[in-house]
Amino acid sequence: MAPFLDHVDDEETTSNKSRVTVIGSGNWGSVAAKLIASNTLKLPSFHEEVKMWVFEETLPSGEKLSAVVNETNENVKYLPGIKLGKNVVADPDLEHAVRDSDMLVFVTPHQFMEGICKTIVGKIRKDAQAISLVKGMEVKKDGPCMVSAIISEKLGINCCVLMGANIANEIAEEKFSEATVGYRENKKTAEKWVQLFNTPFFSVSPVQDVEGVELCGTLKNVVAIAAGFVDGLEMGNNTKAAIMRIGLIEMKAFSKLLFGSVKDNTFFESCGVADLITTCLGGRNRKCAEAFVKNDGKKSFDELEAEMLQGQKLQGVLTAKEVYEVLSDRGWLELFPLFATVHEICVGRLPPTAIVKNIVHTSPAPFIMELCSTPPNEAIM
Ligand SMILES: NC(=O)C1=CN([C@@H]2O[C@H](COP(=O)(O)OP(=O)(O)OC[C@H]3O[C@@H](n4cnc5c(N)ncnc54)[C@H](O)[C@@H]3O)[C@@H](O)[C@H]2O)C=CC1
Ligand SMILES: O=C(CO)COP(=O)(O)O
Repeated sequence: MAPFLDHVDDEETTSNKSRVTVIGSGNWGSVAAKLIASNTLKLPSFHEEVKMWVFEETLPSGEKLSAVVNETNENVKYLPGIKLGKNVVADPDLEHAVRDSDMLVFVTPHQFMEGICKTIVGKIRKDAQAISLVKGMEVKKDGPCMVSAIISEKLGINCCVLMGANIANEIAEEKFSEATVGYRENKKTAEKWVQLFNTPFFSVSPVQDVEGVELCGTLKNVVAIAAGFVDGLEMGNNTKAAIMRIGLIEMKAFSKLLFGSVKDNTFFESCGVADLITTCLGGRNRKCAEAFVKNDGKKSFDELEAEMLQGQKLQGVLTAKEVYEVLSDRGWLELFPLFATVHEICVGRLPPTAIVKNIVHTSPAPFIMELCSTPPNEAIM
């Protein structure tokens, strides 16, 4: 059992300190807990213990994952070989894990976020603040809804976002990377999140653009699938660079069409071009898309995910479907050939070679190029 489970707080010394719960314990969730736990030990404004909600599962040994995390201080399934810090306490009970915390860090695959929010409605502190590290969105009847908006609307709390060029395993090994915190109005809250995450090897900057930061993190996963197709077709680096360039243009245009407030500079932050590059080079979406092509489409993405990722989840295939729904609903399919083609290939309606035929030989539409250089607030159609 983790020593912190037995720890009894001295009310006088801890009552004003912020308590943090990490909601999620996958690959990035575990690394996020590790980063945060290294800081709460040093920063007097935070309670040392960091709770981490674990979606409970039984390991092949018959043991429960949360118990093993607490015994070994390691997430043996999603982040093997890395100690999380003794002040990380795994908790399989979601309501219990969030009950006392005023800083909630959401980091699960996006498809589970609605259910998680439903479970904790009315069960969290009224003064809680949230941050979402989740890369993805939902498409509802009245249009797309970012994960930060789901959190804010369902739970009635403010929600910042943290996105960036953050392959989790590299950060776990303390290799340098940057990240971007997107905030809405309250810079002080953003600075508190920056303080909680920032380390000498994890450099975090705040940007007043929640939607821009979140859409960068979400949409780059679709471009990463396209990059993986190019790798599977063995087209080389120049073709992949072309895909990344066109992908970035579509990311920016789509973001600006959805939210007129999105800022151009956000695409030059870690959450923008840097995350696009790292994911297209070394991410799970790229890897599975390459395998999809190498298997001649005979294995579905679900099969490849299960075989290659051992419980970790892809976000790009589902996001491509969600983006496609928005494009077809709004009559924008022809404006975004890369996004549309990725989905068509994923569902088997087009062959992987379409990524080159349909995209690389077709420059982005003049309207899209123009939109990319339109100042914020003038971009809504
Ligand atoms: N892994 C990475 O390098 C990075 C991931 N992200 C983003 O972070 C988010 C979380 O990803 P990871 O931590 O990597 O997770 P993961 O993909 O490594 O693991 C999947 C997680 O989902 C949980 N899960 C499975 N079924 C569930 C259910 N029904 N309800 C709730 N949880 C369930 C599993 O227990 C596990 O914790 C994603 O949006 C991802 O795009 C962002 C930056 C880097
Ligand atoms: O978001 C990521 C890096 O910033 C990780 O991307 P993948 O999910 O493709 O591994």
